[in-house]
Amino acid sequence: MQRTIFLGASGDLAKKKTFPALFGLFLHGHIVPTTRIVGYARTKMDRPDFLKRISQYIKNTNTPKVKAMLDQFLDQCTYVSGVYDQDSGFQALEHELKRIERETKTIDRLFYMALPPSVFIPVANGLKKNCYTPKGVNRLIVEKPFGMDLESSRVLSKALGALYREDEIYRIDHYLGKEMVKNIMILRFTNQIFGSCWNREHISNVQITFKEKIGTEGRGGYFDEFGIMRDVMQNHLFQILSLIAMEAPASLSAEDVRSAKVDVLRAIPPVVESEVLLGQYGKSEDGTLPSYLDDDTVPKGSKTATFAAAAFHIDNPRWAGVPFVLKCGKALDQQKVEIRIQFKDLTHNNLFQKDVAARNELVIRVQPEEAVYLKVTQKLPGLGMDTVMSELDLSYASRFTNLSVPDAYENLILDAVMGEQSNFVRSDELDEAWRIFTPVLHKIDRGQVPVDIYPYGSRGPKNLPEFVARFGFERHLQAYSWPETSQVSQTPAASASVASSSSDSKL
Ligand SMILES: NC(=O)C1=CN([C@@H]2O[C@H](COP(=O)(O)OP(=O)(O)OC[C@H]3O[C@@H](n4cnc5c(N)ncnc54)[C@H](OP(=O)(O)O)[C@@H]3O)[C@@H](O)[C@H]2O)C=CC1
Ligand SMILES: O=C1O[C@H](COP(=O)(O)O)[C@@H](O)[C@H](O)[C@H]1O
Repeated sequence: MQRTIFLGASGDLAKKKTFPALFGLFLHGHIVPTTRIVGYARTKMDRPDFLKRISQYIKNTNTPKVKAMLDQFLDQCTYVSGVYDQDSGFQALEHELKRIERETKTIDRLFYMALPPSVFIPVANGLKKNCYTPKGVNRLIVEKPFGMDLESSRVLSKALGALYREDEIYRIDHYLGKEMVKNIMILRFTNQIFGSCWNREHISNVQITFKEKIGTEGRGGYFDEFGIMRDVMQNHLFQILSLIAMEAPASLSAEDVRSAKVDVLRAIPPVVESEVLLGQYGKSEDGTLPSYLDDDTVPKGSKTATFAAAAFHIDNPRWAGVPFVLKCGKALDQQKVEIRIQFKDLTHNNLFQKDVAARNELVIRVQPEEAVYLKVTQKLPGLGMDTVMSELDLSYASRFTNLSVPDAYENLILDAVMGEQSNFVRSDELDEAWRIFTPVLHKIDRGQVPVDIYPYGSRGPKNLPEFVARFGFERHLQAYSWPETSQVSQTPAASASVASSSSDSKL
């Protein structure tokens, strides 16, 4: 693919994510010198202003070699200004593309719609009418949100489907480009030890958690219309759920992987209101951090949820009776995304009591500091038979030297360039996800689900511990400290369990 065209190139995503990702690909030799990148948006700016804007978030450019590479990369970028709903702008864009094609003798086109959803359809139309090349490959990357509910998502899918073939449409969910999310299939399907216990016989519950420390900070206008369930849970966390829960696909082809994901989604009934907990952040306890409603971009009196927890049930032989609890929130105490698979209690254990042999947990930490660790009970070193909870730990930073984890957008843009669709969302996948969420989202939109206020910087609504306990999640009774190594010498030797000061096993 030789040509990448960014629609919405003046925006936040373009400057913070997509252009830095493109430069990352260029730096590592994944973008060939004949590639040209064309930005398109309504904002009038000259080329130097555009280059300044798209390079401001590109980091680590202080060595002469990287600096020179950045100059070469920027040489390949140009900008066209035009509107989204009239042919004139797209004709100007086409003119620029033709000019480049004469110069580089290349024809394929990758369009990236980094735009608000209100203009997806007019832009897809304008591109098809004016900039679609009949001679080469055309691909269209569509950003989220793909609709507001089942009906609007179908309207969008139908409109796009009338213009582009499914193999030309790349619905991006950037979580599918994250290193640890890409690792899920490998962990599950290459390790006998996990494959054999990945089911209702052994697993009690699965928790998938997304926590951000910051609030909406000026993005409230966009966020308020959607709320956290649409912004994060229905897409990012649900993609993770699908990968954790699906059966092994017949092959690694895009169609087989996505079909396996659709199959598991089909077995999930719609989420019910009584299994949803919502919250909105208020001021921090000390009054220094603002509430959601203090954000000027948020409509006065908004009831939009900035925190949501919900339980999902998968009615199939592998997962019947195992709740999947998804939790996501802004303005919380920590920044982290993790998957926590909690195994069942030991059965028929006449040797050790439950409080000395706590449940195993497999934790896949997506961010920050990628890690996979398995919490296990072992003997506390010393005289006696005391136990301690410890972990079999694969922290990427300590295991891999010169660790360089590519950004999610680097992974996905490269996939789109290569025509690899496995990590993009297929329309039937989207349809199933909306089917599961839409009834409760409509109740939430009508104000029929209560929203608790939680303090900025806290762990979320006060009922959260009770909520997760309802679905079988158990806090470890034994002490556990992460990431510090266990301080064996500080543990009371006579006690079977170390005094509780856990920071890891919290909700
Ligand atoms: N920012 C982020 O971190 C993330 C964003 N996304 C998704 O990516 C897409 C783009 O996001 P982002 O860059 O933040 O969005 P922006 O609000 O920055 O919008 C991108 C560009 O679209 C144009 N635009 C803005 N509002 C309108 C409007 N009402 N009508 C027509 N054009 C408009 C503006 O360009 P101009 O006026 O110059 O034409 C703007 O620079 C969205 O779909 C978003 O959901 C997904 C994940 C993360
Ligand atoms: O899509 C979105 O994701 C970001 C979180 O992405 P991450 O890669 O930083 O984890 C979230 O902040 C934003 O609200 C949402 O629209």
